[in-house]
Amino acid sequence: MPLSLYNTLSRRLEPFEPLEPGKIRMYYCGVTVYDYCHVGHARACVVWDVVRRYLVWRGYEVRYVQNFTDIDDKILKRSRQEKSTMEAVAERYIQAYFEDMARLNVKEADEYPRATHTLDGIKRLIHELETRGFAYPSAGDVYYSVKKFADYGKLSGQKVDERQTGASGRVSEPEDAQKQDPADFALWKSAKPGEPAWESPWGNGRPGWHIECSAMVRDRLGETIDIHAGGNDLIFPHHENEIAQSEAVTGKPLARYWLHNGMVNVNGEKMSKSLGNFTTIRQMLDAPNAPDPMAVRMFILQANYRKPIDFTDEGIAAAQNGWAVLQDGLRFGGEYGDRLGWAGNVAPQADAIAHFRAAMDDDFNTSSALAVLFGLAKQLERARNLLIHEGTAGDPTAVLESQWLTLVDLAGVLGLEAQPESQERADSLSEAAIAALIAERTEAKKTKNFAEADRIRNELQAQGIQLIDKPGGLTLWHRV
Ligand SMILES: Nc1ncnc2c1ncn2[C@@H]1O[C@H](COP(=O)(O)OP(=O)(O)OP(=O)(O)O)[C@@H](O)[C@H]1O
Ligand SMILES: [Zn+2]
Repeated sequence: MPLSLYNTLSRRLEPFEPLEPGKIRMYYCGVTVYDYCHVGHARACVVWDVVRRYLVWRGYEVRYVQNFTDIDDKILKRSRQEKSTMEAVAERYIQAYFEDMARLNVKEADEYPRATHTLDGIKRLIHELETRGFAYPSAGDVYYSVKKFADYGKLSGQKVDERQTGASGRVSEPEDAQKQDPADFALWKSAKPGEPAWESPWGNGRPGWHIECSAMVRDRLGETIDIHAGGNDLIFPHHENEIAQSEAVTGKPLARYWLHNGMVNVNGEKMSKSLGNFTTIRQMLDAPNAPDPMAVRMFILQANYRKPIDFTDEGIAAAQNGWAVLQDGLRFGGEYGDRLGWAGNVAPQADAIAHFRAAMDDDFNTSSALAVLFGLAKQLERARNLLIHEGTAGDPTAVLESQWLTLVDLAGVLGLEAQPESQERADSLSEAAIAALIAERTEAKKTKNFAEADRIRNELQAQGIQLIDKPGGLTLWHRV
């Protein structure tokens, strides 16, 4: 069975075939660096990280490039507010990006081009567009003439006259007067006094946003790439404009597969820096009762990557519970492997691998892939309970070893890794505290105060302690 992907360009599922057998060139439109990354960015970065990890696991050699937009009106505005420079603002948030994504276990890209490092490529591309009649200079700016590109709208399905000028929020009003057509967009903008500027044949200025990605893709990956990824908020106009710029020059498709992640919404609206309705990754992970970063990955991967998800505390809490189950499964080998005499020479679980692969081959169905992981973790959980309560694991030890190894391997494809338990136990309930609460509960039951007994059971449950009532009034417990 081939891997099939939903291609925004064709609006259908397509079997995936890279241009060059065994090799994949992939580009993801990264962040504009004027603030900390929010949960929406976490989603986009985790989704494409998983896609990349899966493609590598499936045997492809993947070259993954992600840009930083470090020239932009919004960065400039922030630097003015801070009486700083565009460069300093960008540098700070690029650094923060790396810190936040490392916490979420997002693998680093092979390359991180920046607009400020791509000026030669950008100017070359604008020059070629001009030579071919797709671009025109106007009072120090250069614009792309949308009407000249017959295929304009093929990705988004939007026709030129439906286009709303300024839909990206990046085209300012005064520019309109300089355009031949309101649908045209800026490739180069002249600098106003005091603004950062680069020399060019059209005068001192800075590149527009869309042209940087066309230039970076061409410089780093070539004229046609396999996968171009980004959030679906970028389909129009950003990706439409990238196609118009690149394909007008090369005459070749810019990307064979256009993949788009759905948005993280807040009350039905896109979480976004410019709307100000965002929770940063660090606010979320540093809050009291913060979720485990792996639970945040689970929150993201439980949804279909193309659908919107609402960011709610309940959603994160549910993911935290799910993660607790997987985490226990992932820790099983460290806790019991020696005791069970594991020798490290078992074959993985072929069935589980086949199911996982079928799920991921179906347009990266990560929620079905997680179900395979839960299946394995549940079996290990059963074995753990038997070990705790009966002193024997039930299944043959080689089966458990194989389940555990498979679980660790497949979880790794989703970027889910468990820390050793010792790091966490420090701040969880001590055994003495648990024993004291169980004694209180036993007392409450004796006096028929069942409400109090239930309250204690729930309190322990909330702290990850499961009680098991045995005949004769004995209560056992284990951590879930
Ligand atoms: N809420 C979101 N959910 C999922 N992906 C998002 C979300 N917001 C942005 N992205 C994706 O993250 C990447 C970087 O986006 P960008 O830096 O433009 O963030 P932004 O919050 O939309 O900023 P701005 O509001 O300034 O446009 C893009 O691929 C974009 O599609
Ligand atoms: Zn882009």
